[in-house]
Amino acid sequence: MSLYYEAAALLANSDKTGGSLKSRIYRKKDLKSPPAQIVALITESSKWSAVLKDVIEKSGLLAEEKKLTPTLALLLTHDLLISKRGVAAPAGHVLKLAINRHKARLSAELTKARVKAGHATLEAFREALNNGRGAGGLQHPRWVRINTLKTNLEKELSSTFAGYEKTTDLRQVMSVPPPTKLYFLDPHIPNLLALPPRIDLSRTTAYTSGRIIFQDKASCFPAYLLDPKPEDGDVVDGCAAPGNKTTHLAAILVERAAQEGAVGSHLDVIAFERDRLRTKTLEKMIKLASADKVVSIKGASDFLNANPNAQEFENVGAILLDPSCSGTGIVGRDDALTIHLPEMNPTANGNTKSAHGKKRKRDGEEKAAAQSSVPLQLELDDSVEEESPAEDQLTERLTALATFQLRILTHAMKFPNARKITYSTCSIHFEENEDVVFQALSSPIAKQHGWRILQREEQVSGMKDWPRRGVFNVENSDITAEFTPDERKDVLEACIRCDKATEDGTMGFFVAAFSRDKDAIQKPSEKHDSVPGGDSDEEWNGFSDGDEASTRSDNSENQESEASNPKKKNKREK
Ligand SMILES: C[S@@+](CC[C@H](N)C(=O)[O-])C[C@H]1O[C@@H](n2cnc3c(N)ncnc32)[C@H](O)[C@@H]1O
Repeated sequence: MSLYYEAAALLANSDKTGGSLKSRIYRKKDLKSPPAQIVALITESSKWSAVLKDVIEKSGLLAEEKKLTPTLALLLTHDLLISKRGVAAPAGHVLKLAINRHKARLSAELTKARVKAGHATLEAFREALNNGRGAGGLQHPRWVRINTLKTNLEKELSSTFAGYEKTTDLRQVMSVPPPTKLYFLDPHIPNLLALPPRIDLSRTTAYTSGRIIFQDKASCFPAYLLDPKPEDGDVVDGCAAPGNKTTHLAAILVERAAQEGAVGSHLDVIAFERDRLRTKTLEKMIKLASADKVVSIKGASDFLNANPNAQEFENVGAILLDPSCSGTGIVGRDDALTIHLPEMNPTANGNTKSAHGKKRKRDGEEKAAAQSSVPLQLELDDSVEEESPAEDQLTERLTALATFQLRILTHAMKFPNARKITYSTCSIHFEENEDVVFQALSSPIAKQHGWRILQREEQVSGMKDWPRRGVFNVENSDITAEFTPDERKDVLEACIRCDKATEDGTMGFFVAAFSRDKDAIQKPSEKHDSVPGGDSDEEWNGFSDGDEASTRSDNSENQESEASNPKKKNKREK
């Protein structure tokens, strides 16, 4: 099988295997082509795909070459016209012959596209694509967290980042052309650097050995805001994979123990991950970051099934919750790929129906081709932590997600000795963010267990200083009556937001912390010693009109329904 067939099969994911593109490639043991060559072919082709889609469609290539699928056409055209080494196949190879037959036409179409885009040479076109800029001429920076479990900032600045110049202006990092070596030391989160986006660190030993971790600034907020200390007891990460926040929690705890002279004291981060495949990634990341001495993984385990009153959790003092969300805060990243595939039957040239009007069958790619106007979205690395947005059914999905998020948050509030919780999402929606916070605070569980919001002035420095705070959407909340205007203002001031595509260089993100005072903690005699489902708390599923607040056993946010949260249903009908 040639490089092109292998790359196309991986893109089609015909094995239906999960995980990022890189993990699928490196896991596949029967590949004939070097994995690095496949990764390079796919990532480079993806950069050019919006241009080449048009070139291929206008050339009529797919109508004439029945051996070519849209994916093969894209990969081959890339190597034929863009790659300096040309098509990587022997002269008589069927694919090489097929693509070479169209070289003149394809080259002419590429020239037209280049001239139309205003570039004098192919090199200039290449450079412009490599430097793709976002709104306002600013690009999203590459955020790098120094993993203090393995190294420290000084060591990395003098090794991995030797030769990099320091700047105190984040905008500079976001606007310099590559390969400018510049770093910005973040003022809000310790041990965090921003670098120009196109600097490729993925092959450095620092990255491959886990000394540095690619983690967006906003994604560092939850662990830092939780501020775990050895004296808090065990820390739970309820939704852990791929583990960026888990390793951050572990790093903060170990650092704190060292500062307090508590080296050698028992530290435990208990990481739950419901998904079996993502558990594998989590295990890998924890090991790579050397967090395995501190983190114990509850793999393929649903946090909602953890009995808060079980003995193994009696020492849990802090909980980080970063549940599945709509992912609407995610920005285009170096570690995510968008591939525009040419259409089989573009209406423009009218000649792309099969010569004999027959339905063409190409390696099961018909479906992909039929939908090829929708770009293919792929995660390149396992370090990608969030889930893809599902724009099409957003309203329904938001309702289901918010119900699940409220449920998981109120579940965390039942851990008898917990005193701190952070709740975060990479969503920009009020429904998944402030509204969940307001509902959680108003829940019987929060009231019964004495939970309150962690006020802005109580937050760790950095988080207290962060200017973007919660927003309120009257249209989308029924909560107004529950809070006085002052209370509402305080809660919003306590909520932290990050906006995407701003000069902050963050993705869209939300985090809030909850706290409760020592005297609000239940004494052992007051504890319920039941399993989940046997506790009166368990019936709470958010505000309801008094009916159908059912106890579910599936624990899946996708299966949460309006029936279990009539408030949301009513809201939509307004
Ligand atoms: C947004 S991601 C977490 C990202 C992670 N905190 C990080 O920073 O790397 C949400 C994860 O929670 C997992 N998850 C969702 N619901 C869960 C549950 N009830 N129990 C345990 N894990 C859950 C999902 O499978 C997914 O891996």
